[in-house]
This record gives sequence, C-alpha cells and structure tokens, in this order.
Amino acid sequence: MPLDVRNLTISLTSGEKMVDNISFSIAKGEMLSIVGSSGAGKTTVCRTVMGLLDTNYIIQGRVDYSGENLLALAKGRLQKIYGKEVCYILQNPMTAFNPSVRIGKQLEKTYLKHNDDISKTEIFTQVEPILRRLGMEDTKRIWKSYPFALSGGMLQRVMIAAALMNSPRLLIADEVTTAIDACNRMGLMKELRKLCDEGMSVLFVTHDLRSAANSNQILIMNHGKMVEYGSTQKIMESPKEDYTKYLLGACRLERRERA
Ligand SMILES: Nc1ncnc2c1ncn2[C@@H]1O[C@H](COP(=O)(O)OP(=O)(O)OP(=O)(O)O)[C@@H](O)[C@H]1O
Repeated sequence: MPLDVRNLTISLTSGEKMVDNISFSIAKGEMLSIVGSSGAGKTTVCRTVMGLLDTNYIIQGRVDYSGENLLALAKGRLQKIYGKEVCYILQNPMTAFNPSVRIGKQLEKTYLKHNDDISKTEIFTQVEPILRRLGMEDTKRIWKSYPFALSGGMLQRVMIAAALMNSPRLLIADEVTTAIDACNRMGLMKELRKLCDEGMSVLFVTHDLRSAANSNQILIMNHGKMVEYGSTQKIMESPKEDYTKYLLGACRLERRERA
C-alpha cells in the first residue's frame, strides 16, 4: 500500500486541533481525493505526509508509506523518499519558483537532485514529453522563460511536470487545478487518471467535488474531521451526510448558474 494514514490527529501546542482522527489509504494506481471547504484541514494533512510541519504542531497517529512510518523515519531515509518517490505539488505556483532563474535551469536542478548527472540536452529530451503531456506545446520558449513570463496556469503545469519528471510513486496534488482554466483542468485530470492507470498513486486535494470525479475514492473533511469516506460512485450518487449533500448541491448550483 503506497499510503496508509491511521488515526492522524494534528494539534497546535495550545491544544487546538487542526485535524481530528483521520484515516485513509491509497492503493497502487489509485487516486483518492480529499474534499472540503477552506480551513477543513486538507493542506495540513498533505504537509504532514510530506514532513513539513514544524515543532508548533503535535502529530499523533501513523503515516505509512510502503510500510514505513514517515513520522518516525530517519532524516537520511526521508531525503531519499521526498522529492523522488513522494512528490508534493503546492497550491500556489508563484511561490514555487525562483523569480530570477529561467524555468529550464530550475527544472534541470530539480532533475539532477534525484538522477544521474546527464547533459542539459538530455534533460530537456526527457522532460519535454512531460510538458507536452500536460498541454504545453511551446516547450523551448517555456524552458527559456523566467517565471513572470508565464501565466499562473502554465506555471502550475510546469510545477506538475517538475514533480512528474522523477516518476514518483505517490503524487500529492494540493488544489493544483485552481489556477487552470476549465479546458486545461479537464485535460490535467485525465492525465492524472492515466498516470494512475500506469501505476502512480495520487492524493488529490480540492474544495470542488466535481474535480474529484476521476478519483477512485473520496474523503470529505470539515473542520478537521472526516465526514464521509468511500468510493467516488457511492459519494457522488448516494451521499449519506448533510455536508456531502451540501457540497454536491453547491456544484450543481454553480453549473446551473454558468449555463
Ligand atoms: N500554525 C497555525 N496556527 C493557527 N491556525 C492554524 C495553523 N496552521 C493551520 N491552522 C488552521 O488550521 C485549519 C486548517 O488549515 P488548512 O490549511 O489545512 O485547511 P485547508 O482545508 O487546506 O484550507 P484551504 O482549502 O483554504 O487551503 C485552518 O483553520 C487554519 O487556519
């Protein structure tokens, strides 16, 4: 099992709970979506899996990646896992790039961190198909661009490419579709689905239940708690909890207002 989270509770040192007894698992080749409104605790769960919480947080429970508890692993082992086997795509692409370094240079650096020393031309040859797969055609221009010259949606896709070029086994995608227009969003979701079919596992985080339609399972969160957890079909077609029904209703209303 690539990821198995058991009884995860995260509190501040003041005692306030951000996440309250969450459990879920993601099998190889599966996508699980965590869905919930702003402040539900979704990003806190992702940051915990990625070992990004500082000492202001108290973490209880287990986060097993391929049978190893990430909360208790030695730093050296974690350095081998994060960025290579387990990759995290952040909510805000603008903060992920160094504004004064060209995109290609940044991608080369990321690639070389986890792979053998190969030439810049070879790195471009390896990464270009990934950029194309994510809907970017003008790859040479993107490679030479500074971050400010690309749109938010393009930067978001470059960030996804940066994660995918290391062929991770588990991808954590936190609100990655927010900056992308509807057409490219659908394309991206289809690509993530294909990557799962090729064996990658995905933890997908969104506030929009519609974006979770391509996942195998959905976990609904509200105020740090698990509201409902089950197969995507079950959650979409016969939700049990009022909050899930509310989220589904909000999606339908938005669709009707757009029509
Ligand atoms: N260090 C902190 N101090 C105080 N509150 C915090 C801290 N870290 C997180 N929180 C609170 O924990 C809650 C969960 O935040 P989190 O970012 O995980 O939510 P989210 O579901 O990802 O929301 P969004 O969709 O807006 O990103 C929020 O109410 C947030 O303000």
